[in-house]
Amino acid sequence: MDTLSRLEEVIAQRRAASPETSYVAKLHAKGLPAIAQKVGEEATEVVIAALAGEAADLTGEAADLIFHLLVLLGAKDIALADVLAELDRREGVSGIVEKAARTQE
Ligand SMILES: N=c1c2ncn([C@@H]3O[C@H](COP(=O)(O)OP(=O)(O)OP(=O)(O)O)[C@@H](O)[C@H]3O)c2ncn1[C@@H]1O[C@H](COP(=O)(O)O)[C@@H](O)[C@H]1O
Repeated sequence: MDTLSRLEEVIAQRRAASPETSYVAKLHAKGLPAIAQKVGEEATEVVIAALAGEAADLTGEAADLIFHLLVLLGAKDIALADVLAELDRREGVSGIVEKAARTQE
């Protein structure tokens, strides 16, 4: 199992934990708006790190963003597999467009 899938599973398990011992449970106890707001904050921190930080800052902020996005997806009952399938679908679409462009050359 890959890293993101493992993290998705851990997040799903930790939702039922005590908010006192689990950050995931603490976020869920605050509700969907707080989880969504957290994704927005982490995205802003990614932008700041990309424009004004070191590479290590961006790595850390990107990890925070991906983690919080997985928490948000879980809260909305959207599986990571669905997001990956959408990316695969787009790859397929862009492959078809590229192929069509090549045959017109
Ligand atoms: N990957 C992460 C992860 N990344 C970031 N964070 C937490 O996200 C928070 C973000 O930090 P911030 O400074 O932005 O926020 P904060 O001030 O600490 O908290 P709030 O403002 O949101 O209250 C920190 O508390 C980090 O510990 C994470 N917390 C948990 N995980 C994973 O989730 C698993 C389950 O965690 P628990 O639910 O705590 O058991 C862990 O085993 C990890 O694998």
